[in-house]
Amino acid sequence: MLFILNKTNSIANKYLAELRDEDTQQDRLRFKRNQERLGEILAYEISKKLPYTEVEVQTPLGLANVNLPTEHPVIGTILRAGLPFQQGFMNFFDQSPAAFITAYRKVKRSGDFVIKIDHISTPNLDDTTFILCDTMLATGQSIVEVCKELLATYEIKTLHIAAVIASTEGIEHVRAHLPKANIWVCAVDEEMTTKAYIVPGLGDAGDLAFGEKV
Ligand SMILES: O=P(O)(O)OC[C@H]1O[C@H](OP(=O)(O)OP(=O)(O)O)[C@H](O)[C@@H]1O
Ligand SMILES: O=c1cc[nH]c(=O)[nH]1
Repeated sequence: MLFILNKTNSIANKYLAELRDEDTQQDRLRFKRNQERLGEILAYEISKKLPYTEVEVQTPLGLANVNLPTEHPVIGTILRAGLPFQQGFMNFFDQSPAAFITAYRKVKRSGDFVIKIDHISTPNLDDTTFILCDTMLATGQSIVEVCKELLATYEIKTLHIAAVIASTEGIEHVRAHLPKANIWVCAVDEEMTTKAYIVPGLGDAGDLAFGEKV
């Protein structure tokens, strides 16, 4: 399934507009906080798909029946751009374990690139609901390579992929290689530059949040 947040008008459009705006995005605090807010909103949407069970809660005046999720999804991200977005998920799934993956684009002489995974730090993902969140889903190669690596080791029960901005091509790439994954994005853009940056996108998410890499 593919869920696109901005298909429905909501206050989330404002956070997304500020992320894209070349002036507003210079405020690093707001840039990170807006990603966090969108992470919170997508976490809320994904929470509707978790399994629930009815429990009784003792209030000072009696018993209340509430449906509670029966599990804490594991929240993973790819360093470093995805960190603020992941924080949003962690704010809502406040008891969830987290996974961190270091991956980068290794550019070849031809200009093409391959994804190199340096390090994976994760709890056991067997029989879990795993949410992999990354701010940008451009070619989709980072997400696909990371998921392939994790799926080779763990029997993940349910896989969710979440991004702030995705390209049409990136979504197709994820669908082709991870057909069972549920995809949750805030917006989909049609184009990419020759260096695989999303257009109009928002620019370089990692640099805007954390500063230019040397
Ligand atoms: O879909 P893809 O084409 O694989 O590209 C997406 C990747 O690009 C961004 O990271 P970036 O390369 O900007 O690195 P950074 O997080 O270290 O800044 C983003 O956070 C993804 O990890
Ligand atoms: O548009 C893009 C693509 C990859 N990484 C980014 O930060 N932005």
